[in-house]
Amino acid sequence: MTKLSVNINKIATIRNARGGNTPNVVQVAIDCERFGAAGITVHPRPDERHITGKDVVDLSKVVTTEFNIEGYPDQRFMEMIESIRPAQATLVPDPPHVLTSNAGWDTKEHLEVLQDIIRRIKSWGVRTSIFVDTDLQNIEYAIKTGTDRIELYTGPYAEVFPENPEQAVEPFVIAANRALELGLELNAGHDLNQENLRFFKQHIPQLAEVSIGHALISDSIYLGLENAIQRYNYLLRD
Ligand SMILES: CC(=O)[C@@H](O)[C@H](O)COP(=O)(O)O
Ligand SMILES: NCC(=O)COP(=O)(O)O
Repeated sequence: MTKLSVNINKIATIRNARGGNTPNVVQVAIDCERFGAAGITVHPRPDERHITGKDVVDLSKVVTTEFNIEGYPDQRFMEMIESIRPAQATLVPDPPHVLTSNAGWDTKEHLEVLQDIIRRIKSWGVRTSIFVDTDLQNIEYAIKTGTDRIELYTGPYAEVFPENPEQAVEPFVIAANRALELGLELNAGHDLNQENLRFFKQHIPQLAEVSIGHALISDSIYLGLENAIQRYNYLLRD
């Protein structure tokens, strides 16, 4: 079964737009779980454009499914992970002011740094995942980092899918099969949506987790949050 982890960054984006506490990020997380989310994902960026450090602390007290914290493993992030000890930490090579995540790790170039960071995070009892693209060298070196999982960066898949679904998914199937051969567990995320998710799941049925935020929260404007989560869970059915 593939777990749906709802990324609630964009709930915090709306809240921050007016400076109050509406929508209430903590209550939305509680409701997402009640509606069927198997996890809550946040990406507390250094500029706090959406999820803040306080949100992370507040959410850690209420999330009862799997709490997944994403981010670049700088000192701030590592102190957060050590303090909160979420179910999973997902390492993303984002520069501080990037508009959104747009690349995976060069796991060969950053092997030693990732090995040390992953060793520390795992010593805190936290599962690790690292954000990677489908380049097979990155997959091969990912296992050398000691990470539990990789998260396939699906932005390129979403970009090509509308024109050519088979062409879009092919590199991901190859990369996923290699990762599984190496003993890595598979997550996936970025720009997955109602149109492209089922095809991806059908071609990579061994996915442990997908984290979806932007499209799901946008869909909830029309569908409602409960219907949106139920729709995405239906698309992930085995
Ligand atoms: C790592 C990734 O692809 C997303 O989880 C990321 O959290 C999106 O960040 P924004 O919500 O800031 O676009
Ligand atoms: N790791 C991907 C994620 O958490 C959500 O990405 P998106 O659905 O907001 O593009």
